[in-house]
Amino acid sequence: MEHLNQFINGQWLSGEGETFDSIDPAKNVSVWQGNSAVVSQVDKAVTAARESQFAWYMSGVEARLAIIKKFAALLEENKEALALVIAQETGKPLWETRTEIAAMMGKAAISEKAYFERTGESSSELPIATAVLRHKPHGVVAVFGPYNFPGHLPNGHIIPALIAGNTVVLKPSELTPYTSEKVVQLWQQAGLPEGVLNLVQGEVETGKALASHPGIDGLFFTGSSNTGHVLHQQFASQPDKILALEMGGNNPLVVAEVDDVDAAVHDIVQSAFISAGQRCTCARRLYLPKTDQAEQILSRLVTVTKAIEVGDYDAEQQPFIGAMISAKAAAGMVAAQDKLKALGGESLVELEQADVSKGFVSPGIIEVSEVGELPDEEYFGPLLQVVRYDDWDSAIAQANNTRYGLSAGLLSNEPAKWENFRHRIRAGIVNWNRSITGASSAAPFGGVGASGNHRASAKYAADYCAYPVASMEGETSVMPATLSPGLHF
Ligand SMILES: NC(=O)C1=CN([C@@H]2O[C@H](COP(=O)(O)OP(=O)(O)OC[C@H]3O[C@@H](n4cnc5c(N)ncnc54)[C@H](O)[C@@H]3O)[C@@H](O)[C@H]2O)C=CC1
Ligand SMILES: O=C(O)CCC(=O)N[C@@H](CCC(=O)O)C(=O)O
Repeated sequence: MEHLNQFINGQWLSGEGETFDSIDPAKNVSVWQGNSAVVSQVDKAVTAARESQFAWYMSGVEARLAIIKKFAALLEENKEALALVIAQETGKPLWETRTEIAAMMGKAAISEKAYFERTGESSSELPIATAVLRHKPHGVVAVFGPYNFPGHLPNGHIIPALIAGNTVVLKPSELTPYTSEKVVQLWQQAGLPEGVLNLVQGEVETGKALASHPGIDGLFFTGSSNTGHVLHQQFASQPDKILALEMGGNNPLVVAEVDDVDAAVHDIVQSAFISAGQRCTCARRLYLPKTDQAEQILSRLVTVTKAIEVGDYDAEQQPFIGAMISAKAAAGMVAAQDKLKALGGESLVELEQADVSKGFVSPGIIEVSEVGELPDEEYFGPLLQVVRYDDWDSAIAQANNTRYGLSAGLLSNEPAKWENFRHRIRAGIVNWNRSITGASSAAPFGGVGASGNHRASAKYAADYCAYPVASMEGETSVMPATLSPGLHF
């Protein structure tokens, strides 16, 4: 049966391009099948977004917020069903996909507050006029989402964009089309006017058609650094368009002397292995001093990692981690481990993919202190690289030795070390004695270097969703008391 998987101008349509499937990586079955949107369908979506934009903006922020609140209420009503869809598509355990829905619901109130705080209206009286600052939406924006949080991360662009008065064309990851379809159905139910949010599903060609469409005013992207760099080049000669890039990281976690070994190990595990290592903020590199306590930390870390439960998203006794997004991604992590071993790495806990038809891997730890040139790659899975350091300065230098700059952390009981660390480390999320995953939506979220283009998201998404308009106002024209030289009235 034809699957109506594109949502264009308030109508559900089937794609006219190639067929693609969403595969449940835990059970190796297809949970969704549809066709990609072709160029002409992407064009219709952008046109619909353009035609509805001014009326959406002019409806006023209170009317827009009413629909957004209705959407949040519908998420609450449908949270179990949606949590299951995300689990089926991504392999993430249900306990975790429920937290993803909670983050989506929380986004509405956080973005409302941020809209008024960051892009509200203000005025001041000057001798010659009233100076007023207001903000206006860019117009039509394209939103691109990754597969690891198929609900929460596109939502983190869509809600602030809609509040500001933009209209949206969403292109989700081709690995997670089912989630977006369900989410957009809720938007429709919430009463969003036709054309305000359009969904174009498909593989890379659909993405290219949308990103290169001359009718968009901006593009908000969360995904890999490679794709983000391609988009940045594509936008290089278009200064009139706003581009917000949230990309990956090769994130360091530095350990010094700590008070509680188990608490530190817990922070390391949460940082490295949550979501099967598929968070952009996950710790990829762990720096340990050459001390007796660090040996204890590593030994506990190895023991706890070996005991991590990996299993089905719907298992009655929930595992800590489920399958990775695909069998291919899991095999990619085995290949990454092999590469590090070939460079001189020594496996402390082997990352293993027992069944090559599924996305499950056991988390791994590899000591890479003897590797001369550690690849500056984001291995997007549960593989933690361990490096021993001789002194503090070399720990900081090695931690900073990356082109990325998304997240970084310090585990240490010395406030002076934290002061030093936070000044010297180069990243957008820098934590002390806390896991480096699980960033708050109420704070800005973004990285430097190859991790972003200085358009932080979460709270600061409000900033890239609107542009400032400064006005000097007076109710009538007035003759100045003193004329400029050379003027005669
Ligand atoms: N900094 C952040 O906020 C976050 C970053 N990420 C990063 O996302 C990555 C994982 O997500 P993926 O889905 O693999 O990212 P991806 O870059 O492969 O895909 C993201 C989106 O871009 C589209 N796309 C791919 N190539 C394109 C092209 N040439 N033109 C236009 N569109 C194109 C895809 O279809 C998808 O919709 C990781 O690198 C992770 O670190 C994930 C979550 C948060
Ligand atoms: O955008 C927000 O609302 C906050 C950012 C956020 O949720 N970050 C999460 C997941 C992002 C990722 O790694 O894919 C986190 O920091 O764990």
